Amino acid sequence: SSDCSLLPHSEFWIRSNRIVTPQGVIPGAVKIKGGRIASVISGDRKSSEFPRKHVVDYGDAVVMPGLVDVHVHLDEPGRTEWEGFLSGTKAAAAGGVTTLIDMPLNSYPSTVSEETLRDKIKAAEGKIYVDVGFWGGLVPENAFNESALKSLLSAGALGLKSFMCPSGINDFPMTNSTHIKEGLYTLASYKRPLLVHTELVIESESTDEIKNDISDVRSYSTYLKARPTSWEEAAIRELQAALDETKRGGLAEGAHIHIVHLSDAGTSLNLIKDAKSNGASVSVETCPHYLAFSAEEVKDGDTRFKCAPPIRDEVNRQKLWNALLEGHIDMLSSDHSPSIPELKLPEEGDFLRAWGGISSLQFVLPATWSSGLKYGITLNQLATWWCEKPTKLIGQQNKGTIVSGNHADFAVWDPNIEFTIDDSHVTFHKHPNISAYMGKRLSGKVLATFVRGNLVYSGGQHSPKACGETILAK
Ligand SMILES: NC(=O)N[C@H]1NC(=O)NC1=O
Ligand SMILES: [Zn+2]
Ligand SMILES: [Zn+2]
Repeated sequence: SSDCSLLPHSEFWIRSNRIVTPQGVIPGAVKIKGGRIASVISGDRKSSEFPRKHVVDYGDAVVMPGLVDVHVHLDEPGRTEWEGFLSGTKAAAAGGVTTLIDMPLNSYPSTVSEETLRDKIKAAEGKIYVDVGFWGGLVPENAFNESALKSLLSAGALGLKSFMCPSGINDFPMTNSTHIKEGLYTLASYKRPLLVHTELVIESESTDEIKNDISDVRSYSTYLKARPTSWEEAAIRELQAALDETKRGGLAEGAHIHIVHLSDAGTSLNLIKDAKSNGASVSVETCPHYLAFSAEEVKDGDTRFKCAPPIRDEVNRQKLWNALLEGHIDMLSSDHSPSIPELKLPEEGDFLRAWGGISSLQFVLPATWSSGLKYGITLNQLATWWCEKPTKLIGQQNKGTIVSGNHADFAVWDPNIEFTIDDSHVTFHKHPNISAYMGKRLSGKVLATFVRGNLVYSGGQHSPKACGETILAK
């Protein structure tokens, strides 16, 4: 329906001097027909060479593949006061994100069965401005129930996600390595990934110390001590062992592990590098908040910055950037993990008890760009981390690059426009005041977003109707 788009045409051209294609950034035009890219032509053509009413000329603005965010908590059904499909996908569209994959936890119920996946799909109906896929959950309750896992995957879950530490949500319990091995066997036969939150709780002197001394709960260094890098390290070692064991049995050929939100650029990263160079099927993401912020800048009591694993020191932040630039970290994701403001305990500022999670969905493109400028990142690198690699992870063929035949999903943005995220900034996700990005000055403004040829966002407005589609694995 025409209400799906702010443009009246279904066949038209987009022109720009900076189109990000796999062959590089080119001046040219993209022809869109029936929601797909019909052709990409390079060359410095003027708008006047096209029938005027059918060309949208973005001049020097960047036309990039729409971002594919593989790690988002939209919290619907069950916790729409935290976020929800409507506000969450409006924010995604306003941020140039054209595809997002919803996590199985923080909604109620969690997505851990065929039935709960169907609830999700139903809840999303008519409320999504961008395309939305779903990860299922691997939890102790379903890990040994092969037929339950199979029906969850057959119903379209793109893969499974599990936690090696408490998730913060009681109805999404953690898995041990036996559960993980069981999950890997089933996933391997579907050729779908297991996503893992890699922190393993190690009771140590420092945790005892913190338990005995809770006077300093407002200090960020207390939180850092409570969740040391050794937790990430231990989890990755255990995961590696589980993967090796399934491989030895020959039962999980084709199993793939994706490590979510790596924060430690030290030993944990080295373990991943080693595993990769030994041929393990492993990928890893980090998030803009680990690249944009460092522990040193977190003020006492400012729990907006609390997330797990924690944002670590400035040296670590720079090492994460290097790992990304060198290709050791494969991709980026938001880990948009909102809550109601009260759970952030803004009055107490208690880092140990506050909700762990950072809201960022609308800001990931400018956040990555602004922070990456000092490292000389290119538009093609952005497209690799935010579009191409995530599309591979979710097993989709028709997204992630500006190539004929693919979905016409684009983020149109101006890298030079600066803005401050403050009360006057229009933020579409709920509770923007608890985002760590509040007050931050960023460059890179999203001007327009297309999803399958529909102009779903332009200049602050959304299309009248929410016409995003659900993405189900086949
Ligand atoms: N439950 C949940 O969303 N937890 C997320 N929040 C966070 O900061 N890290 C997570 O894994
Ligand atoms: Zn996590
Ligand atoms: Zn998460």
